[in-house]
Amino acid sequence: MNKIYPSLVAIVPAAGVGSRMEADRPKQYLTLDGRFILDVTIEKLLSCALVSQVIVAVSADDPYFSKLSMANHPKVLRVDGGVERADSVLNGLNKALALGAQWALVHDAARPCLLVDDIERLLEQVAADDDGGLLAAPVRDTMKRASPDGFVDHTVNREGLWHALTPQLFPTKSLQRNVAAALAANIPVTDEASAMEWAGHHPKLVIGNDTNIKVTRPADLKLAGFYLQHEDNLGCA
Ligand SMILES: Nc1ccn([C@@H]2O[C@H](COP(=O)(O)OP(=O)(O)OP(=O)(O)O)[C@@H](O)[C@H]2O)c(=O)n1
Ligand SMILES: C[C@](O)(CO)[C@H](O)COP(=O)(O)O
Repeated sequence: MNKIYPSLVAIVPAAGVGSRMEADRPKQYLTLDGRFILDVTIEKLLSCALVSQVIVAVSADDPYFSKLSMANHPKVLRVDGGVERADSVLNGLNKALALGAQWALVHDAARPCLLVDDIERLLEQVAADDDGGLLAAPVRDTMKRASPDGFVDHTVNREGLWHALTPQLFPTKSLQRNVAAALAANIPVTDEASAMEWAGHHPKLVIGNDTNIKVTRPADLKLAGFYLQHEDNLGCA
């Protein structure tokens, strides 16, 4: 039993339709080197010894989940997804609370290139801080704010700007309470940290590898495949 994270579960929102991917199925069920993306992601999370269960939120009518090689893994549990990502995460959090999990590690199904080193860095650097934390990567490009007609309105100061990645790590009870309250207040919650920030917390930013991309658009699939094939010598956070 780990003293810092005595009970840690992973929650994988995997109930999206992947519309930006323009594929014939939800992107979490596309394959990389012959393996479903969702299988790869679940396996990455289970390779962290501290993760006791992986709660996967999939659409209630998802016809693909049962085809996963990880579908019947003893540590994998299925819950129904929701309309938005935050709804899916909240269903996972409710299950995590029912299991008595004190900590929740929320990770997008669509991020199969996650490195175990990054999970361990997040766990070490958050070190059970109640404000939690998230993997993130500093912005490296000049950032522009667009005008409604598609021209540059102004340049945004990129000092201190980070890309939020996943996993994001928070105390289960606090995260469940704040996600539920934010949704009830119609606050846009596109990641777990934004619900915690809304409640006044200041999650820790933990640097993560740029290779931890979210497969979102068609070109991302080949890139994810490249990263997975070379991950033994690509991790360089
Ligand atoms: N109602 C939803 C919407 C999204 N997700 C999950 O949240 C993650 C990140 O969301 P995103 O990349 O936006 O996935 P989709 O919503 O499927 O993509 P799109 O916006 O292109 O439709 C994905 O693993 C997706 O499966 C979810 O569990 N439930
Ligand atoms: C959670 C996330 O991956 C952090 O960057 C992102 O917010 C997901 O957004 P999406 O629009 O649901 O892809």
